[in-house]
Amino acid sequence: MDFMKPETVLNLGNIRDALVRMEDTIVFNFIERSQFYSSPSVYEIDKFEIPDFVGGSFLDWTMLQLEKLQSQIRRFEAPDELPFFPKEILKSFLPPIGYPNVLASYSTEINFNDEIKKFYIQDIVPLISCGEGEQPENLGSTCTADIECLQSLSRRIHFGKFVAEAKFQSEKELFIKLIKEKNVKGLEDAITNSVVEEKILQRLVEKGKAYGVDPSLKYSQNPQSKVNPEIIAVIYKKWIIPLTKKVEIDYLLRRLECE
Ligand SMILES: O=C(O)C(=O)C[C@]1(C(=O)O)C=C[C@@H](O)C=C1
Repeated sequence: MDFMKPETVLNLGNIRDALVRMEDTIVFNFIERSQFYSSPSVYEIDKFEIPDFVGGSFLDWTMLQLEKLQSQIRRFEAPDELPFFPKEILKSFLPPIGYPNVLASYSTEINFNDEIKKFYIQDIVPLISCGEGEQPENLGSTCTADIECLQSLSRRIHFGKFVAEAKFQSEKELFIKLIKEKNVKGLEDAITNSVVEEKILQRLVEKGKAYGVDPSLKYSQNPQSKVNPEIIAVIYKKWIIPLTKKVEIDYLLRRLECE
């Protein structure tokens, strides 16, 4: 899909292809993170004395520095990128790109990054790290791997806005009715496609098996997956897909503000 060409962005087939492609990024990022221990000191608030920074973790500080840099090279101008620190990002010295608007004007206000960070630290890190405990020499590498995971999760989950807009456009009458009724359950049913979800989960197990092993050992007796493929599917089933749907529903509930 090409964000300069709105007609390619709101095509549900293109959106789903992009979501499939993002699975690869997420699986590889989990595999990268799985080299390291859980490293709780990365996430502990005020664990380190950081100049001019209180009330956050080492991960928060690193993410903030990175977002300040990335905002200056226009990362967050892209309609599919959303910062974890929206109030602190900087203006770019580069000329604005001027992407055409395909989403409703309030779309950047729908930001689940705090929630994503919370479930990532609480639930995902224990599932994908190679063991429990600290590894002080790898503090920076662990945190860098975390940021890659978080940014890819954020992009995937907030892609729900494009899915929602595409679905709204293709079945306006139904969605306008449900939105007017504030019918959250009806909206959830309307956006759910269980066949697509099931396919995603099956594909993830295959991807986890294929990407997580040394290919030269693939046909030997006991290739070790770096991240348990079933766990990747569980993470999608329990957190990634439900949060994507939450983004879709929140986006749709406000959609008539712009009609
Ligand atoms: O592909 C869709 O139609 C989506 O809404 C995306 C998604 C997902 O998160 O992958 C979410 C809800 C649907 O049940 C199926 C898949």
